[in-house]
Amino acid sequence: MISEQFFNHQLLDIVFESANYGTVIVDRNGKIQYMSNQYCEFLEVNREDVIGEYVANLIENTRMHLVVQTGQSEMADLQFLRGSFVIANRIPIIENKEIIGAIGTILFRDLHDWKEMNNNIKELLARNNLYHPEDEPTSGINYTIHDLKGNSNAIIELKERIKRVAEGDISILVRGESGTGKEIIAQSIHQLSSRSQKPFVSVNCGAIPEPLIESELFGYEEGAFTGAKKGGKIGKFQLADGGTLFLDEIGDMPQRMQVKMLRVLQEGEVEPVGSLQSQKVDVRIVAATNRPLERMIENREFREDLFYRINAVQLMVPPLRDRTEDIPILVQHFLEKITSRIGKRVQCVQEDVLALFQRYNWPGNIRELENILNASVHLSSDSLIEMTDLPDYLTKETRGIQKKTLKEIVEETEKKAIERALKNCQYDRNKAAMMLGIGNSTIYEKIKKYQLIE
Ligand SMILES: Nc1ncnc2c1ncn2[C@@H]1O[C@H](COP(=O)(O)OP(=O)(O)OP(=O)(O)O)[C@@H](O)[C@H]1O
Repeated sequence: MISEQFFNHQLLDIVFESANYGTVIVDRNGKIQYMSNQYCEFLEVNREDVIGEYVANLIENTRMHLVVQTGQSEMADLQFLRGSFVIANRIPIIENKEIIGAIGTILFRDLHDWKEMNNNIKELLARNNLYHPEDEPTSGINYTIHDLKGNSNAIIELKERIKRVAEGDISILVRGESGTGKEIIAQSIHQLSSRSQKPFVSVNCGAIPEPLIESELFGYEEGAFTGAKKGGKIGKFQLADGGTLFLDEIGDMPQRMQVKMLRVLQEGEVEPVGSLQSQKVDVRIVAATNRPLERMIENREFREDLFYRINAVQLMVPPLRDRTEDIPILVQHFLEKITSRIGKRVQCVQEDVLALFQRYNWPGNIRELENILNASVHLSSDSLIEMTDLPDYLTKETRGIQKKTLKEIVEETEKKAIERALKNCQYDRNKAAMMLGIGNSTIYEKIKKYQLIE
């Protein structure tokens, strides 16, 4: 336990608020015990809310929870936080040879200085050929466990399980319907692991045409086949070396590739197409699927040996319809996200809308909820969302049985939002695009697709 004097926040405030630092102190379990006002302001969080919070839930790309385990100081580390770099120091607090916590500081002066410093750092790195914006942000991740919203028991337990299994190198299979947050979970696992400073590389196994999948995953040598790029191409496995490889839609991986994948996972070596030499790689695998892999094994569509290799730990993400108690929090979260993006003040949904949300089946899960709110915010003329702002299918469907596919539902919502925006902007396409927060070329494409203007 950290001794009493550490909890004298007043004293700590006097020391830390005069410096151009954000300061955070955690106990040996990585739970926040102190956070300076400046740090709270920077993160836009309430000071009272952060005490006791697991640090990795609150601060993107932090390593404080790891420092209390390793006992190793980390000085002048570049941390990607809130869209830019800060300089972070993390020092373990040791009492009687025991790690009892850690103190972390991030350096900034005011927002302007800090932005300037951040640009200088990026420039310096770029000059030394070390910084590639395309590899940003944060080694390929844009979500942390903090982004997984919900207060249902299912989500609280899931988050606890994620924290427990993230640290090791064990393979994890994330299962759940489409739109339930499997990608957020994969990124959270990476961010909480000791690989967090290394790349997170994502591959959608269902989206790559079969003939290309091998070269995408393992890379190829120059001249490996007609059309091969000069100098060859580095594969996703090599890109993820030291980090995490996220194999999304693993159930869609062609059978021929499943054999090769198993070999790579067993041997820790990949052979680029056209190369005779194999390369050692150290990657942690997180896979995701919404397909019934066990049934696919019975039907010989998925290899049993690969299943056991990727399935050391399984995380099940329940569909939204089974955790409707999460809906109010999710609604609030998305409303804040959407309104801060488009600058419109829509603060809540009417009670009957919330009741309808609780009854609905949510085939597209949280992605569908986000899409509906997005369209409704655009349509609403008030500071709250009413039944008339909702897509027609939703009000009809909650009375009957879900008949439309998710694609049809999303298209219907999108068409309605564009129609309304065009009308509000006297059919000025560019203005309507701006209002909807989409590019000009996108709106032209959509107008054509939905035949909205003669
Ligand atoms: N618990 C959650 N809290 C906040 N946002 C969420 C949550 N779950 C999902 N989302 C949001 O829903 C959308 C879909 O999430 P994500 O892509 O992770 O789902 P998925 O399960 O990987 O879907 P798919 O199987 O179709 O790839 C994203 O915009 C994500 O931010």
